[in-house]
Amino acid sequence: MKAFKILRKTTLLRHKPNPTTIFRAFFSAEPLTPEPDSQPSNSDSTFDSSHYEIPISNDPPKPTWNEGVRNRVEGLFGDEVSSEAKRKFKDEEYERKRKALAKALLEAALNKEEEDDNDDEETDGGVVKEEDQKSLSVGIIGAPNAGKSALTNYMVGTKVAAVSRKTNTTTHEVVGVLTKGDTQICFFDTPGLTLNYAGFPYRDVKARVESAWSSVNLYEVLIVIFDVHRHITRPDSRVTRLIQRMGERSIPTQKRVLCINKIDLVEKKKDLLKVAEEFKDLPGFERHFMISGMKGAGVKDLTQYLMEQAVQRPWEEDPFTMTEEVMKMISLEVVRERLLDHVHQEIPYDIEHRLVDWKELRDGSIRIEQHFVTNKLGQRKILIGKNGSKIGRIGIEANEELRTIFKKQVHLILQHIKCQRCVDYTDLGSP
Ligand SMILES: Nc1nc2c(ncn2[C@@H]2O[C@H](COP(=O)(O)OP(=O)(O)OP(=O)(O)O)[C@@H](O)[C@H]2O)c(=O)[nH]1
Repeated sequence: MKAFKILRKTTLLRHKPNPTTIFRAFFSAEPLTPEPDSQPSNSDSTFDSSHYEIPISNDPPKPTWNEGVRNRVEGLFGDEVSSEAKRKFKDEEYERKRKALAKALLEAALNKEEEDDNDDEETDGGVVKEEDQKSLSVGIIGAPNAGKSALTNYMVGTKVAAVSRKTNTTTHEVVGVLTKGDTQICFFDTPGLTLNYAGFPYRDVKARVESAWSSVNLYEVLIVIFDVHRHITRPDSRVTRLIQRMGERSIPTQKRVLCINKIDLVEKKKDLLKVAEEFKDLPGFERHFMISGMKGAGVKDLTQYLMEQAVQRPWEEDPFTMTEEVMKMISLEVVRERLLDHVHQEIPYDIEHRLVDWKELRDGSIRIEQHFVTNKLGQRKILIGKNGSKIGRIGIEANEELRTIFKKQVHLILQHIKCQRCVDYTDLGSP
């Protein structure tokens, strides 16, 4: 308990968080008033969702990939699309956008089914007496890209950490809170961990790895997760050593489980059995779970197991409520996730990302304005894309996802802002 309290102090995300702290920690930025050099809203460097007729539907996404959902995708690019949208997203761009949205809607639809199952168990926090409350602290540990954030996101049900195709995107510990019935589980997502410090030239990475190791034993349950597809196709001896080290001996104060992740990527199921066989004799692991943290396969069993481990103890966090500050944070997370998805170079790490305006409008919709500040002309070009196609793509996908999460109409504006002091821009006199 004491250890858990110490641990909490090191985490960033809490209930009723101070927005300034969160935004600084996540994006080195805080809400600002728009800068005087802002681009006009009709420029290529701006995405404004009001330029696109994204159909409004009050119906929740359907539980399967059925005709209704397909119609929504079709509607987005059908006859009702404005001429500007058509111009921007024609040809190849149009096709890719259609597919990306279809995938997003499919995932939203599938996720909904899982949520529906659990609706009756969710709590508003006011009904469970303190003496009846149960709690559990869970750490998730694994190599970079193993899928720690995706699993945390799936279990907690909101965006708590940016998930991307890059490694080491989790630069801090993030807590996600899952409260169901009388039980609350707090998740701690450790940074990418390696057994070998060699190859990490930067001090901060080394410090991060050391901090991850030192916190490992503080959790009541430790999830050791690895990418089974990678293990089958390109095994990494460091990952094998991590699993073996964690499974060598059981410790009385902590239960450890092995999560064989990304099973959706493995075509031959007998390959999965071979991997399970490989690690089956490690005494430190109480259970093995085959999961897809992203798609959700096996996650229900894992969640059930965790619920059963909870101990009688008052909750540490208020149950999750969608406060405005949480919504603001989610809006930044969702846009950042899309940025990382679509800009595959090192660029996203150099781009400053700010929430500059948030308004709940009279019609119940939310207007969200965010700015990207780039240092170099090259970064600007990549971020914006041809005729604004890239920033538009990021914007449309983020807008759609935010609307699904908030269950409200969202008017998202993404704008590129040039860095005032940057030599690259000054020399070329570029916008
Ligand atoms: N197909 C598939 N992809 C997954 C799954 N879980 C995670 N991914 C993908 O794997 C990549 C890495 O996932 P993350 O959750 O960011 O991994 P992480 O372990 O938190 O990574 P670091 O932050 O670098 O430590 C992302 O592109 C995810 O979409 C899964 O179950 N199936």
